[in-house]
Amino acid sequence: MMKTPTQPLNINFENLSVTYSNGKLALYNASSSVKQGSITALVGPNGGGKSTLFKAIMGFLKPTVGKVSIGNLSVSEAQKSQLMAYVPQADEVDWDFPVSVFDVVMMGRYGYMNFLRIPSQKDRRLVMESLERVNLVDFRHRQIGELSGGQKKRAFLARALAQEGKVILLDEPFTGVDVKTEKNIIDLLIQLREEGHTILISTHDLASIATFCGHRRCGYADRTILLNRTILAEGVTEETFTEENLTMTFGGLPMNSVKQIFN
Ligand SMILES: Nc1ncnc2c1ncn2[C@@H]1O[C@H](COP(=O)(O)OP(=O)(O)OP(=O)(O)O)[C@@H](O)[C@H]1O
Repeated sequence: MMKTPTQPLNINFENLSVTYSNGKLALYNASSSVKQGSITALVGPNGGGKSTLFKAIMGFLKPTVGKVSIGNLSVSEAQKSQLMAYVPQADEVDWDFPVSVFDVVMMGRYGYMNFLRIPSQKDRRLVMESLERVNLVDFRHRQIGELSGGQKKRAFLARALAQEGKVILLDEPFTGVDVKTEKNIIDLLIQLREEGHTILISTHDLASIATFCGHRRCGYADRTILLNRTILAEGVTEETFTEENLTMTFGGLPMNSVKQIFN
């Protein structure tokens, strides 16, 4: 039987460690809670373990140590109830695959269909509404590879909306996206927060961090988690997003790029 959520859909993870089969320790002893109705930024350098943490949260990989829950549900229970949606990084997708934008968004409905996968009226309606929300209705017949970087992100965001997932993880949604699209995505995320979703966004790009959360205008990310193999700092964005914390997280990179954010 499907277990129903009786607690807020917070993403809780405790003492998570992930060692890959080649012996690489990608994530060490990470614990946190991402609250329902908030936007949390997961910020750290390339290779810092953001995607690994996402995959552990989504249940795509089993942590070596530690556990994840979504409110009172296990990850697999939350997955079965279609509560979890994932917007992947561009390089995780086969863009040559012969599917249209409409088809990709319809995949968000597969979990609700039987094995014949015949879409109902409701499935079609939700797909069209999701395409409208990301402004891609006119592109719905395009092959997915024939979209710009920003349009591709929006297509996968529409898939997440069509799925009606309450917990949404976005892996690097601003990479390769122009400023206008970035703003559109942010506006949509703010609406989703108001609708009570749990939103976790990863980014490694200091320039994009500066636009979405410069020192003096911590825009929309309520909370920030700084990750470099382990959680180095976390909390309310204004307090966490300090020069000292960023230098610690991005240590090894030219610190000019960190300094620029604060000037
Ligand atoms: N399947 C794998 N097998 C072995 N090592 C891996 C695997 N996937 C990732 N790694 C390694 O684990 C570390 C963390 O990688 P991960 O992809 O989680 O980082 P990230 O913060 O998401 O980086 P990016 O911003 O580049 O996406 C890296 O050193 C990476 O090379």
